[in-house]
Order: sequence, then C-alpha cells, then structure tokens
Amino acid sequence: MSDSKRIIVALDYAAEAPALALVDQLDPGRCRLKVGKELFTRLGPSFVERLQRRGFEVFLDLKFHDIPNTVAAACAAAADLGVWMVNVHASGGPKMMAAARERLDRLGAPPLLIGVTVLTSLDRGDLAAVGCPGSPEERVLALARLGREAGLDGIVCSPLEVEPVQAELGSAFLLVTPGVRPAGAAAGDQKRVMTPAQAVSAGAHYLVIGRPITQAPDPMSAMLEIDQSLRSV
Ligand SMILES: O=c1ccn([C@@H]2O[C@H](COP(=O)(O)O)[C@@H](O)[C@H]2O)c(=O)[nH]1
Repeated sequence: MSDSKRIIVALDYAAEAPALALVDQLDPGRCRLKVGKELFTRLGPSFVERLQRRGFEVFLDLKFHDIPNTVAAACAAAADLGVWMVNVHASGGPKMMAAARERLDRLGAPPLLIGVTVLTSLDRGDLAAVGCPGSPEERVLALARLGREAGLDGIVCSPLEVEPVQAELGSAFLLVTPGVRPAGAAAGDQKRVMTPAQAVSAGAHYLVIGRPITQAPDPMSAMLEIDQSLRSV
C-alpha cells in the first residue's frame, strides 16, 4: 500500500492539555489522529478543527449506531467538520449503512466511510453473551460483506481477521485495525491483538494505536519505535 501514514494515534485523553502535549510532538506527515468518544464529548468539534488546522487528518471515531436517518445526518455533520474518516456500526444494518453512503455521496469530497464490525475487546464468549453464536471471524466476515454491499470504503476489525477478509473481499477494501500491541505491551481490555508489524504484514491498511503510545513513559519514542518497526515490513 502506498500510504506511508499507516499509524492513527488514538487521542484517548480526559483533557485537552495532555492531548495537545502529545500532538505538539507529532508530525502530520507521519501519522494521523483519532478523536473518539471521550475527547469529543469533552472538547467538541472545535478540538477537531484545531487538530486539522495543525495539518492533521482526523478519524472521527464516534461509531454512529442509530436509525438510518439519524446516522446519515450525523455522517453529514462529520463531513462538514472536514474529517478524513468517519465510522458507523455495521450491525446497524444495510439500510443504515446505505443511508450514510448516500448522504456522503452528495458531497464533493466526503470522508472515508468505515463500518465497525466486532469490537476488538470481544471474543467468542462475549459474542455468545449477547446472543451472537460463532467466532469473531465469522461475524466480522458477515458484517464486512454487508458493509461492502452498502458501499462502505472499508471496515474496522482486529488484525486477526485481515487475511480472511482480504481473501474474500480483496485488498482495495480498507481495513482499519485497533487491537495492536507491540511485543510485551499490556493488552488491557483488548482481546484480539497482533503486533504492529504482524498487522501490516497481514495486510492492514491503517493501525489504530492508543495506550501503547499515549501511556508510554516517552510517548514520542514509543511512536517512533512502532513507526520504525513498520518500515522493514
Ligand atoms: O473494535 C474497536 C474499535 C475501536 N477501538 C478504538 O481504538 C482505540 C484503541 O486504543 P488502545 O489504547 O490502543 O487499545 C480506542 O480508542 C478504541 O476506542 C478499538 O479499540 N476496538
């Protein structure tokens, strides 16, 4: 893949100051940023605009999951913010995903539209607990098919599902993978993980990485080490 900015740093912070302390050290030519529910709820759209003014492309990770009309309108609002990528829960269904696609297609330069499949914090037992029998891989594949049919640009899945999804849907369908942990790093609440180099060699297009960078004693060194590990893949 030609995009050299594979790392998307998840800015999961409780306040603006520590987030900006990291952002100040990052190079928008080397990585992208993800703003999720915590920071967006605290700081709102103006923080996203601030990051964009500094030259960063932003993945707005709000995982919209609602009726089609509401999700389509929320995606349009994200597009108005100028974000690079936005996402919806694929389990919201084909009509919801198609409504988001149709709304974004009315725009000149829409953000990438990505479907969240099975959260990387879930394993087979967790899926069974919410009434979904089968393996995470089977469910990811089923949701990936629905997402592609609805015209999504790609999906969020764990690195473990990258090869089977690409084998069926090809390499142009974007695969965005959280659940990335450098060797020896704490998995925390993530259950389906691989190292950054393993994820990229499996075929992941973008790696979402939070705590291994943001909670490292020296976040910038952690980021550069991960970046370096990808250059030899
Ligand atoms: O399935 C998913 C979907 C989204 N995420 C988000 O990615 C980051 C991962 O952070 P780490 O600290 O590297 O675990 C986080 O913002 C999640 O909300 C995910 O982990 N899994």
